[in-house]
Amino acid sequence: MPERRPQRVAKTAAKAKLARGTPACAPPRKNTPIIKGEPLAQRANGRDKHKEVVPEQLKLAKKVKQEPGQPKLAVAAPVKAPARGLAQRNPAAAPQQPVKVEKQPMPVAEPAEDAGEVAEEDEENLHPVPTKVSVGGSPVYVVDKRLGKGGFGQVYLGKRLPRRNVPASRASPVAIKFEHKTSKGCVAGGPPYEWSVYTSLGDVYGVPKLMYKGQCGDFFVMIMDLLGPSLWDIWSMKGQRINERHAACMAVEALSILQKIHAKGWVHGDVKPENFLMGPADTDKASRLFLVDLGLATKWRDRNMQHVKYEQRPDDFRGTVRYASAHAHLGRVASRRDDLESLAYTLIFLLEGRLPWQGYQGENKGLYVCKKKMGISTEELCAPMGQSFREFAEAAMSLRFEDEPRYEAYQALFEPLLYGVAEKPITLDPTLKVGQKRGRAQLDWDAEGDGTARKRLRQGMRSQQWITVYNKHAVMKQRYHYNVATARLDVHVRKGLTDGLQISSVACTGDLWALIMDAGSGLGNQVYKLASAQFLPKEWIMEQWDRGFYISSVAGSQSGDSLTVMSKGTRFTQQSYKVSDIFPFEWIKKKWREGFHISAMATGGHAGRPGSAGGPPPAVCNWQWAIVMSRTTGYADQVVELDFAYPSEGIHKRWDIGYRITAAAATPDQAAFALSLPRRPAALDEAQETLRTSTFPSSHVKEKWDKNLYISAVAFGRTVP
Ligand SMILES: Nc1ncnc2c1ncn2[C@@H]1O[C@H](COP(=O)(O)OP(=O)(O)OP(=O)(O)O)[C@@H](O)[C@H]1O
Repeated sequence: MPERRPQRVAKTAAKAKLARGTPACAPPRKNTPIIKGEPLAQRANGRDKHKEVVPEQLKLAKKVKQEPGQPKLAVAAPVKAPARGLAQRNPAAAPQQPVKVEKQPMPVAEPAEDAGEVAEEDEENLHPVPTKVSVGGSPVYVVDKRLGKGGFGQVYLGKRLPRRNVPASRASPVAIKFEHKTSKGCVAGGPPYEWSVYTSLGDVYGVPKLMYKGQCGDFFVMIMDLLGPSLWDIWSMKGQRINERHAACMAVEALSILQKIHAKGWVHGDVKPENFLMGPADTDKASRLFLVDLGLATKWRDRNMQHVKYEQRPDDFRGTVRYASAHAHLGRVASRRDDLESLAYTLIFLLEGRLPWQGYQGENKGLYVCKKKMGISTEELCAPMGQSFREFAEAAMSLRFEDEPRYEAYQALFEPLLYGVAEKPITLDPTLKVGQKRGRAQLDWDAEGDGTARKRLRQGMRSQQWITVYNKHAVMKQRYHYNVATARLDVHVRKGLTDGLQISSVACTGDLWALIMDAGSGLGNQVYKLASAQFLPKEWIMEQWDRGFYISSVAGSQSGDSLTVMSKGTRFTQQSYKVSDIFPFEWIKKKWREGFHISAMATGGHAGRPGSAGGPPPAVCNWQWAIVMSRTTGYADQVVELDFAYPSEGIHKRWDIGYRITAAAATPDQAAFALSLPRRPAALDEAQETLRTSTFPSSHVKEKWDKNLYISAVAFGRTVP
């Protein structure tokens, strides 16, 4: 079912112009790959499907035969309207390049795969810390044994230097965190970023108090409340598992602490068992819980008390791989939901002793971990655990970017485990009523503000569907063909060209092609190449660049063949492309800086690799991405939405501020969309819609045509059912 209506509909002068001025030139034969095909009349018996729109008022042509087997519409979601992508030469069929982790301008946690363990080789690289310190007006502390070490700093026990009238035993010991000026946490050799977070936060319940800070030699030093063992230590001591009651206490108290940190406008950003510390042993705080390490904290609310803006930089990961939220893996700006998702993983780890994505290695580890996190349902993830933990995990993972978590409702989920327990292993926030008999609370954790049921976002189900994008356009002729075997593609193309149509989009499912041709692309002569086991045909593309053609659309098959369409009459003045095993965001950013924008995208299987046709099910890296970027596309700005689940929340956020989908591609695991902001503000009024359908949306296309919405992009791949 269905589609949502276009939000805005407006014709623009530019679109009208495109619709009028469509040349109908066939591609030069000698550059057109020779493909033997049947005459058009035979198509009815073939398995390829096609359809064209013939606006009544234009009376351009008759409808081509409609094939049987109407599509089943699985889902439909709306979006807005783009402009067209175009560009020049400079092929860069560069080798595969992994997405890198960027560390600027904030520090990035070096994800310790096995938390709580200090790598031996790191030890010798540690700078020796001073034996005594006094900073920021503090007394002199003797630096005693090391309490812990993280990716940024080392924490030591500090004992007050004995004074004449005060025995050392009477002075409370402290924790001293040393961060060398060359540490990743120090911004350009200056004080650690964490200092600014502590200053902004002030005193917060459950966060150790920072007493003094200052510089001592090459070290930045923080003197703070001394705390006790971490939850990781406790988990380790208890045979690598803690019981549900203990975990429930921890959950309730952690939620209290996070609520208070969030209330100050901050997201912690690195919630994990090693960062939850108990109070110091043998003190009245021994059973209290604290959250340390603010080095990755970020603001979710700005100075004007507005939520920070949504943003995705797919290669910008911050956090610890094992516990990071899926959104953090995808490079989305952190918000409160991310701390809660990490808390859910922390609880599952403490209860179960491991998380399903532990053990992944290699340069694409983050990608695999994220894929696993997105692909597993909360039922499966929390199968051996009580309902409280599953419900909490589900609530945390269903939160949207700006949602305010319902901390109390989540805490109430754990009530059944805490009711009647006199001696709790963790002292709970005295302002809370959890664990006191008040019955199962009226939980609204799974309801929207208006009381309707909240949509579950991680259902562990995945599917592959057609993703079609429709743009508003002046009435024009459009034709589509799908399930086209390679041998028959040429027939359709030639016929279309003869009828004055140009190829505007191509796609592939399995090894069958989809072809969209219309009279509104504004393109001139076209050539295309079907390259067997080549993704993309570099030499041919370079030849065409020399002849003044630019890539206008591209598609790849599961077995590694590619279909590249190059056109004259584009607006492009320069063009470049890259083929990569993973989404090449690093390269895209570089090209953005050079003034290029994505003008076409495709995915294709690796010829001959497992996962190609006939092989085992494809994994992330058995697919390749081809990204084409061009100069002078007419876009003022461009962003990318990459997700393991489509529809992605980010598309709607971008759409709301004027971006429109201008290119789409998908593998069985991921869907990527380029969203562009047209240079001409008038274009913002153009409507755009998207559809997800399990079969090619033949009947829906006709409905769209009736509303003057025409296919502008098509892809087949990862969606959620
Ligand atoms: N106030 C404290 N009292 C006692 N031990 C502490 C205290 N603060 C930190 N520690 C110990 O030192 C370890 C490292 O501290 P912290 O996490 O602040 O360092 P980091 O370098 O920022 O770590 P990460 O790599 O996790 O970002 C903690 O895991 C904990 O074991």
